Amino acid sequence: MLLAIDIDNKFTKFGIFNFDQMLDSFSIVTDKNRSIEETKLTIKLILLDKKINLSDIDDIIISSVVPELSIRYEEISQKITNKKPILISSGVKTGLNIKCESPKEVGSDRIIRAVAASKTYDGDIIVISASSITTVDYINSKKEFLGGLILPGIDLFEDSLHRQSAKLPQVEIKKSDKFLGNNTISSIQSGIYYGYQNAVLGIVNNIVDQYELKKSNTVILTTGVHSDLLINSKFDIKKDTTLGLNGLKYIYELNKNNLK
Ligand SMILES: Nc1ncnc2c1ncn2[C@@H]1O[C@H](COP(=O)(O)OP(=O)(O)O)[C@@H](O)[C@H]1O
Ligand SMILES: CC(C)(COP(=O)(O)O)[C@@H](O)C(=O)NCCC(=O)O
Repeated sequence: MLLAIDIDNKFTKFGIFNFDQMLDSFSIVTDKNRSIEETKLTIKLILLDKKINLSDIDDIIISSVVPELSIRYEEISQKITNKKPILISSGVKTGLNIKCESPKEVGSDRIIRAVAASKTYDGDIIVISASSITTVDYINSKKEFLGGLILPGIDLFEDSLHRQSAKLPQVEIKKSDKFLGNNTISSIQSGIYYGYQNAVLGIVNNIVDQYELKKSNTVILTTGVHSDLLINSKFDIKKDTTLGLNGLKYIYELNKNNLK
């Protein structure tokens, strides 16, 4: 079996694949303070709960945007499979042409999502990751990753208001029914919800306009905890929470023969 690990800033996602099928997935909070043994035990216990033994794992592939954790997870992988894992880095084949000034600088989480998206869909693709840090990337019909935008997620909007003011409380992030708030809490909730949604959908709109994308030939995908806040009648946005893990699976297929 293959264990795919997607280490992002807030959550680390795991997917267990048996050939092409994802058998199960789970996530843990990304925590730089956890030791190697603790992390390995956590993975072992969660897998056992899913009736999977660590010894069933033959190969591991990792994407990490947290450099301190890459080394630790490489070590954990070596302990589990007795071989080096595939770590998404510049020498790894992705099947995607990354048209950026310095391709190795692009977050591997953005790459794996783009790989899954372009493997699943033809035409022009916009991939949104609606996490604490939000990214919007554009992949054209020639499978070229043309770059994207990085902006604060809705929880950073919310947190910055609270931190930078004396009187603004922390609020629950949720869809607002009313546009104009009539008290402090509902005003903040409306501000961050409509502000975030308009920012992201505005960016999508700008990409569509600038690259003259046709609706019939364009797929817009979203992943990440805040995806539901973006579902709106203006665009047909498809939610796909498995993009990152599936991207890792595709990249594994392209690179598995190079495993030592
Ligand atoms: N409290 C939690 N503990 C563990 N996993 C969570 C929790 N909340 C959400 N997740 C998982 O994390 C995924 C979302 O992560 P994402 O928004 O991509 O985060 P990141 O900021 O790390 O990119 C969710 O789809 C869910 O599976
Ligand atoms: C933009 C990101 C912080 C998003 O991280 P995430 O929210 O998925 O944890 C990550 O992709 C990253 O560290 N990128 C490096 C810079 C770049 O992509 O150009």
